[in-house]
Amino acid sequence: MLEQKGFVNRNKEREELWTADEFTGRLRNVGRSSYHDKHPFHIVMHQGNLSKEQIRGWVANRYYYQKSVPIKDAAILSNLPSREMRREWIGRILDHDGRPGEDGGIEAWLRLGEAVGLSREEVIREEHVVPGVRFAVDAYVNFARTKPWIEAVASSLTELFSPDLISKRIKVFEQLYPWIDRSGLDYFQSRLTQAPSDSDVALRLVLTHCQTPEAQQRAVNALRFKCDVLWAQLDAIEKAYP
Ligand SMILES: O=C(O)c1cc(C(=O)O)c2c(n1)C(=O)C(=O)c1cc(C(=O)O)[nH]c1-2
Repeated sequence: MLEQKGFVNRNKEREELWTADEFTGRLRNVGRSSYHDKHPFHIVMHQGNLSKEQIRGWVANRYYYQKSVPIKDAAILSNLPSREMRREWIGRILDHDGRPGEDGGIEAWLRLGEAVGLSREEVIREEHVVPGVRFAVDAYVNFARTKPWIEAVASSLTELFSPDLISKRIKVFEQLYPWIDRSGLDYFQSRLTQAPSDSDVALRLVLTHCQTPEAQQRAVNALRFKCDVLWAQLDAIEKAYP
């Protein structure tokens, strides 16, 4: 009887909207439980215990994520319903691909590759990219192409959590991996300003446009999905570089 009652409760549709604060709290909880800062590969990285091979493997594989992010954002852009929204979103593509006279994030990532001892060519040829990374990243791009735009926007909200991780990574690389040329860290520096402004825009859209309990839940689920994308990449990298 009790079990049955529990079952009924668990499956009861939520009737009330979360307030903006409650909703934001739910989204932040996803990061607290599932963001990739807690992945064992990052833990070992932060202890300074990754080998040169492992760092190189991570950089070469993460290139596939970096080059796919603007493609993902172009997919979202194509589904955004208003001119104002598209004007806000388009800068994300340029952050990665570069503006006239500016290199952009993908170029900065290639310089990180050089700083850890990889040639640009081997990174661009994707010769080290393992299947699990490819599948995870492709799933993210596919999600952005095929899901309602607001869910795709919600899936980008891992950027609420990335600045803490990236600022820690900058310190760790400087202090514990002195063999990495400092000039390679520019990419991470620029994310420290880009990510908070990206996530402000995305969070405002999600809070404004998810106006039913179901829509709010779908946004939380989209963010969980994205955490899985990031986690699965590190699982695959960890396995490839033991
Ligand atoms: O290094 C990281 O841990 C990390 C995490 C994330 C993230 O949380 O999604 C992004 C990035 N980096 C990043 O560099 C980046 O450009 C980026 C774009 C996005 C996105 O979903 O639109 N996430 C991230």
